[in-house]
Amino acid sequence: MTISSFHYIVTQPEQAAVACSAGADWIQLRLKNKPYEDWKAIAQETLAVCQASGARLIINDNPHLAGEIGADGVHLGKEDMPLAQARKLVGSEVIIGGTANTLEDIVQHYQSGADYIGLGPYRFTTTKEKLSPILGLAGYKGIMEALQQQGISIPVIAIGGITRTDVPLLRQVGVHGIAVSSAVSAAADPAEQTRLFLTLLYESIADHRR
Ligand SMILES: Cc1ncc(COP(=O)(O)OP(=O)(O)O)c(N)n1
Ligand SMILES: Cc1ncsc1CCOP(=O)(O)O
Ligand SMILES: [Mg+2]
Repeated sequence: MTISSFHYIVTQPEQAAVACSAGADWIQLRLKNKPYEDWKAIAQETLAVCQASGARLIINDNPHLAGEIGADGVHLGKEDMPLAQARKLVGSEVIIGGTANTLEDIVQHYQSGADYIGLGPYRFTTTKEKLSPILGLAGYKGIMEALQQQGISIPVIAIGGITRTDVPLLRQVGVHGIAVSSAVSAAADPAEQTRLFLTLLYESIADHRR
């Protein structure tokens, strides 16, 4: 399966609708502290939005919910179900992403059958509490080089305070793509921001192949 280079993290189906209409093809629903039934209703609505435009929906934190509503995948961090256990639960067809802050985290997720890695944080952000140590560009560069040396090939998605100006440099050090929340959700025109991110990513991917 192809992992998108642009992951947009939302809390509401309306945000997904705007981004999908602007061309986004990968939405992650990230909700905290919601009763399961409320979470499920929002997830189902978001899934309908995604399916209407052919976008994938990834559910943050909860493999049971992803399986129950038939989402495309689940994203798991250190405080969520271990990736190998989630793989047994959801099967081989459901996409699983794993959070990493170090090379060791990536190797472990890779060996447990992750489909992609969310590596971060790139810089400080208020979107997430209890951030792991900030990696900065140098952190990504070192980890991407080490992965290449070890012959490990897995799509790495950079996350944490990412803005448009970061995209070319992150692509240059070898990340597959980026995940953003506030850069789009807090923008005056989220649809336009989405289009600008997508254009930048497509340009940098074309440059990479040249
Ligand atoms: C693409 C992507 N990468 C990392 C994360 C962070 O997941 P996690 O560490 O479980 O933290 P929360 O998002 O659950 O607060 C992510 N969601 N997506
Ligand atoms: C979920 C998550 N994990 C590490 S940073 C982060 C938040 C990303 O959101 P933003 O793009 O607004 O910084
Ligand atoms: Mg989590």
